[in-house]
Amino acid sequence: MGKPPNLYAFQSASELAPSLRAYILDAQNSALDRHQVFRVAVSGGSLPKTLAQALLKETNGQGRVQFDKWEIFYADERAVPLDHEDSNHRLVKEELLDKIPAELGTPKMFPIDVKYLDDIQELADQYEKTLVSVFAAKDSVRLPMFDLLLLGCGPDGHTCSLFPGSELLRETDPWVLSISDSPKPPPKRITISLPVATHGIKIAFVATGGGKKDIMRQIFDTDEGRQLPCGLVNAHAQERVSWFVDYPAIEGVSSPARRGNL
Ligand SMILES: O=C(O)[C@H](O)[C@@H](O)[C@H](O)[C@H](O)COP(=O)(O)O
Repeated sequence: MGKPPNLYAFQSASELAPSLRAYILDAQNSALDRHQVFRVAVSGGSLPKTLAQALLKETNGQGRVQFDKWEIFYADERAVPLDHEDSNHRLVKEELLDKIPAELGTPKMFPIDVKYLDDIQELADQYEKTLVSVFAAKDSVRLPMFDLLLLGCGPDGHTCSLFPGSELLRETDPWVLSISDSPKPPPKRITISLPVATHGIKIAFVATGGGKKDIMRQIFDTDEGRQLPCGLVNAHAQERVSWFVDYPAIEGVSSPARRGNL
């Protein structure tokens, strides 16, 4: 048995940001040592804003965010145009990309190909092809290995667009899945599969606010919660997972959390 996921708790989202930054820089620097590129998958929700707080501030001697070496993929995306209000790409662009100072460089972005918006399975297949083109052929690597996945946790325990009880959670072959009846709107989405989500070198969840306290307690303290999508990521990836949370989100969680610094 491996070690359990890391749980780092902070007074507030803004106090969490410097530690999230240190964690991301560490992941970036080891990825650059390994293969001169930093491959990251991100979700939507409140995460892009928190990332901006963590990454766009002064460096404080913690090292430089080398955005020109970043390749950013979407852990999940909604089947809408890239400038649509529901688009995760739009959110990441507005909250983070558009605010990156020129001297930090520009990440290479991998948005969905909107040519295929009318055919959700094709949209997923095409995104998988994008991953294949970056991570090598599917028959040579079993799964794409992101250097870092940055994920959110929904109030129902969903992550990416993998929802509780969904049959997609059992899919082991496709890297990217389509969903046309998401319980949370919009209904049509694509998402990386659970095996891809848990194969990352590092996986971070960011969950803040009192609205998360019930689901956090379930995920960390109950057997049912461990079967929820976020709980399954914890179970499969163990110590490769780190949770960055604020105190309101873990009120009532009995699993030990490290308060403050990494
Ligand atoms: O498409 C989605 O449903 C979101 O991208 C989702 O995966 C998000 O990450 C969580 O719902 C957490 O959202 P918050 O961070 O806003 O609570």
